[in-house]
Amino acid sequence: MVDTAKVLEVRNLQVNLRTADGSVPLLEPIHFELEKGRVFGLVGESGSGKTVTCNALLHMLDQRRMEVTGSIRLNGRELSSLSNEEMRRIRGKEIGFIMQNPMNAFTPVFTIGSQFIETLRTHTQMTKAQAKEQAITALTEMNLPEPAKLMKRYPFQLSGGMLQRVMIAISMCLRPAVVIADEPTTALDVVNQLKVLQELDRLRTEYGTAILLISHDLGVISQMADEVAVMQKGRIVEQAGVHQLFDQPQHEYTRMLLHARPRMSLGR
Ligand SMILES: Nc1ncnc2c1ncn2[C@@H]1O[C@H](COP(=O)(O)OP(=O)(O)OP(=O)(O)O)[C@@H](O)[C@H]1O
Repeated sequence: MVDTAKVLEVRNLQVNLRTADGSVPLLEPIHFELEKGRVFGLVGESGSGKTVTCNALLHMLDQRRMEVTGSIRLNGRELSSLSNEEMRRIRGKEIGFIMQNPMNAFTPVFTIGSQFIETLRTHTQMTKAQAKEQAITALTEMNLPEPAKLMKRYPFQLSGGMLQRVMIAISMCLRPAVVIADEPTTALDVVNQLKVLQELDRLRTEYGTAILLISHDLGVISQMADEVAVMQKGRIVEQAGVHQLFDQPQHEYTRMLLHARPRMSLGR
């Protein structure tokens, strides 16, 4: 049976952009919860605030330009007041992430292998040899060809989709309580989309990871998510269990999104 403990509780999360003419709201106060072993889907048109939400949760917004307020509790621990250094220890190990622009998550001047091994060693007691072995195993599981060679490559030598799969492989090794996946399949072909979704599902079922899944693909959301929130202009306009949301959408914007979905996407 799934333990439905709350892993991440987000309350009144709000983001304002500071401009010369004053403050512009990018995210109105939003609230949601992630539960152990469950997938929470976030949908909405481009520019609705999904990526800003992820980056606010991860403390990855530019603090000089963005003001973030509200409460983010990870297993009961308040994250919003943590220093950047403290958050660095939490990112990766306790909250894994797969970015929409994965190039930003890697340092360009170090190889994939050295960054993978360094990440594992920062968060665990592994020796270098153990970390290398784990990294190669995880890359193999992610369907990445010639993992040993891939470890010697630099981020710019990999496609966005490959880098996303490297990020999932890191999460497979560190088994964080929460994984934030921002459009994890957008850059992938159909075969690798399926592989990535299967691996995310494995994180959830095998390790009880709670997943925040952002996708514009309602087929992916309907297959993966337990609960779904619909965002429009920086607000959550509707939130419901996946079946209810797809079968009985309440908000006009949700109905419009469902109506607009391409017939080719995986239907329910
Ligand atoms: N660094 C930034 N500086 C200024 N405005 C920003 C910045 N990042 C995002 N925004 C603005 O915040 C709003 C929400 O953007 P966000 O990237 O979160 O949308 P999204 O829902 O993730 O869209 P997409 O599906 O295209 O990624 C947009 O109006 C965007 O222009």
